Amino acid sequence: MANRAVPNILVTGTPGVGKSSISRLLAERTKFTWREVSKLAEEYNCLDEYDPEYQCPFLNEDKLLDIMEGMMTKGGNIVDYHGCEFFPERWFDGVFVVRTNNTTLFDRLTARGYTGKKLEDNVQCEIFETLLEEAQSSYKPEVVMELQNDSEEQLYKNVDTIVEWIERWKEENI
Ligand SMILES: Nc1ncnc2c1ncn2[C@@H]1O[C@H](COP(=O)(O)OP(=O)(O)OP(=O)(O)O)[C@@H](O)[C@H]1O
Repeated sequence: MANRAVPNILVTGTPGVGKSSISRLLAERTKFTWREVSKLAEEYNCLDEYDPEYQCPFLNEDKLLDIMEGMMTKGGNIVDYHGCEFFPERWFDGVFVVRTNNTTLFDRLTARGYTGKKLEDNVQCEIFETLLEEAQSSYKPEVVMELQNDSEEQLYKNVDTIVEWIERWKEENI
């Protein structure tokens, strides 16, 4: 078992499912540190040349992991990223896969200005449950949990669910 008094949490899922919305509210409630991996990658120059197919820069994963390692040791982190297989399994006590109904996700991504291949790829990623499968193949089944996040009501319920999970984790890991 990891040597930390508070857990580390991974919030993952397809772009647009609501990872940031959940992480922001959760950080306010728990005082855990919200680690937006895309922002960390930018801040610490972990982005390599541009990938024309996916219209985003390549992530230098090794460099990012080296930088994040020290942040993770004491626990109390909410890591927010649309990928999960390249993180060390030992970092996380709970992995929350955020899910959104396909049509709702389509509307959210369109509102964000996504079009064409980028829009299609992201909606397909959700339809094919790519991130759920990635989480299930990278972490033990008992730490992977799905959160349905279509409505505002569900958003607050999801935050409550994680807060309750953290409380239980603390009781069980004293
Ligand atoms: N439960 C919800 N109900 C209604 N709207 C939501 C909900 N969750 C998120 N949204 C909205 O959907 C959009 C995408 O949310 P958000 O940025 O949190 O997603 P994300 O998964 O962090 O995306 P990315 O991976 O691209 O950072 C935002 O406009 C947000 O306000």
